[in-house]
Amino acid sequence: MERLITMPARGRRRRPRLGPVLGLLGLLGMAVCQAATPLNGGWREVRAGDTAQVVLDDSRAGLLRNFDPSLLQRFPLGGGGSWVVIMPQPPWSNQERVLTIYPPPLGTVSVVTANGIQPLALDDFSEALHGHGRLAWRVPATQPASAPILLRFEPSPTLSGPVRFQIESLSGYLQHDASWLAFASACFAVMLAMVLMALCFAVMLRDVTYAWYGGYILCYALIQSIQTGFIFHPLGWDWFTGVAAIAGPAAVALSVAFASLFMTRFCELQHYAPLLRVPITALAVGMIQLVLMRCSHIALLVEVSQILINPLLMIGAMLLLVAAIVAVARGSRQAWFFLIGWTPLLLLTAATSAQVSGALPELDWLNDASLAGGAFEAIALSLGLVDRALILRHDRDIVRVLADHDALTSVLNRRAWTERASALLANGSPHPIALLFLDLDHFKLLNDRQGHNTGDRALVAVARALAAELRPSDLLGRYGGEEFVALLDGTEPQQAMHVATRLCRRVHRLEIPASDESLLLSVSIGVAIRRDGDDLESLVERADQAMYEAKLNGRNRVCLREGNVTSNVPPAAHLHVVEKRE
Ligand SMILES: Nc1nc2c(ncn2[C@@H]2O[C@H](COP(=O)(O)OP(=O)(O)OP(=O)(O)O)[C@@H](O)[C@H]2O)c(=O)[nH]1
Repeated sequence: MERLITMPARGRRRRPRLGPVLGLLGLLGMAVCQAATPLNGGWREVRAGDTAQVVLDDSRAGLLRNFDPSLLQRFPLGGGGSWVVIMPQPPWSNQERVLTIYPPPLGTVSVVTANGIQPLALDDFSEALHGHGRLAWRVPATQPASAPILLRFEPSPTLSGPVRFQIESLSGYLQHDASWLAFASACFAVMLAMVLMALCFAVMLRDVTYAWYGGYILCYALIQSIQTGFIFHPLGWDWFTGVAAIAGPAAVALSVAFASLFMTRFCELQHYAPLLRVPITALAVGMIQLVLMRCSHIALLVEVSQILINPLLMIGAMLLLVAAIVAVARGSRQAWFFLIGWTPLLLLTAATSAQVSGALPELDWLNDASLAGGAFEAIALSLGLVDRALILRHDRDIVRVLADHDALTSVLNRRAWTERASALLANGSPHPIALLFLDLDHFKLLNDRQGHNTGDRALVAVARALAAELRPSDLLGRYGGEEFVALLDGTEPQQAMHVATRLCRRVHRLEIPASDESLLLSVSIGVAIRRDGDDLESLVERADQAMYEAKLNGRNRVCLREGNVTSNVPPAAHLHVVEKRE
């Protein structure tokens, strides 16, 4: 964005205005190039016995310090404050004009005219025209366009920031004002939306990380709303007038405290930078204490808090930056999000601090950029929180899989199988359900002869074979050492015997490589069909008894237990009989 600004002695020139560039600044695209009156300026500190006439005479006599009103300039507010004379330069226009002071100073600026003194302040709620994000004074139509404007920056205990001046046509001013309002409203809307979302998450997920984040962004939004005057115009919170002097510094201190607490948890400093966790927590506690001291109304404590707050702020901001860099270097994914959100704000804070000492007078967009930076950081950290939630969900899914599955064979473990099988039986539908209880034959012998590793490989191979042979809907689990169970929903006894026979054959066909030979395995399977009044325990018990019958009758076979009678299937004589071990 470029704006036509006329420089005093050098005539008009176009000065590039980057504008508040990040993210939401597209809204400012509405601002169009506007012609502003070229200005010259002079200033000096207020002296005892000064009158408006004396200052204007000094100005005409060249006794004031000259400055360029289109660049940022700081005026001392100690003692009696400062006089500033703004001198419009030709070409003069008789249009309706507005003088603006940007960024708005936190104290009062009085406009001294022949008709009296008009104070301009962010928290002024009089009928006069109010600028948004700037102080504005409508130049009376009776005042000649070439007449100098005399301003007095009233004394104030707050640190004065640098300001620039502009005189533009009423229509141009209104256009800029509307653009700024749209831009600022969007930034605040983003920040407050993120705060609301975070607070909801904090309550619903009972995760205090979201609360610290919400507190931090809320404090930052409050700081910006006080500094830009948004809280007074357009919000119109006149009750805040008396509170702002305390609420502002308190919000600054609390924002650092919340940011510290948030980043400690968000970047998992306990894990990635445990040594830095202690000073950062101490910083958070110290900042909260400063707020309490500031609010105590005890002169000494208030003074000490005022002395300490700025150094602590700078130390704290750097500490958080260092901690985030360390966490990034040690592999914290979240610390990246913190760095991306925090660094621009830190740079902006450093640059605006430098402006207080006279540096970077051309960068008049830094204040708006700080507002946009807040919205940008809120979005960056929200994305980080979403990313963190995804990682936690992924970890939880892994833990659930690990908790439900047998570590060796990867089929359901006994607890998870029992839970799911009980749920299946409890749903009460009348269709038949078959339970297969499988026990590998002579497994102890295999272990003893070939070693446990071979035994383990055999168990894995058997589990895979069983899973491949069963339907995905069948519930397969490892019940004990070399025991497996399978619950077959909607399976008649005849079908269950067919499936069990297939499983028997499949296991017997498996070849397990051992040290000196290929092992052949076999399995004995007991089958039980769900009856009225059965629960999982009784069903398992019958299937287990049937499996023992199969063992007793020579192993490597299937037995069906119905009532108290077991259908023992003799080898080679029946369809259900599996081939015998060679
Ligand atoms: N390799 C290995 N062996 C296991 C595991 N869990 C249990 N076992 C072994 O499985 C064997 C089971 O032996 P038994 O209960 O006597 O049964 P068996 O030798 O198969 O004899 P029958 O069941 O009567 O045919 C024991 O030696 C256990 O140590 C395991 O995870 N890995």
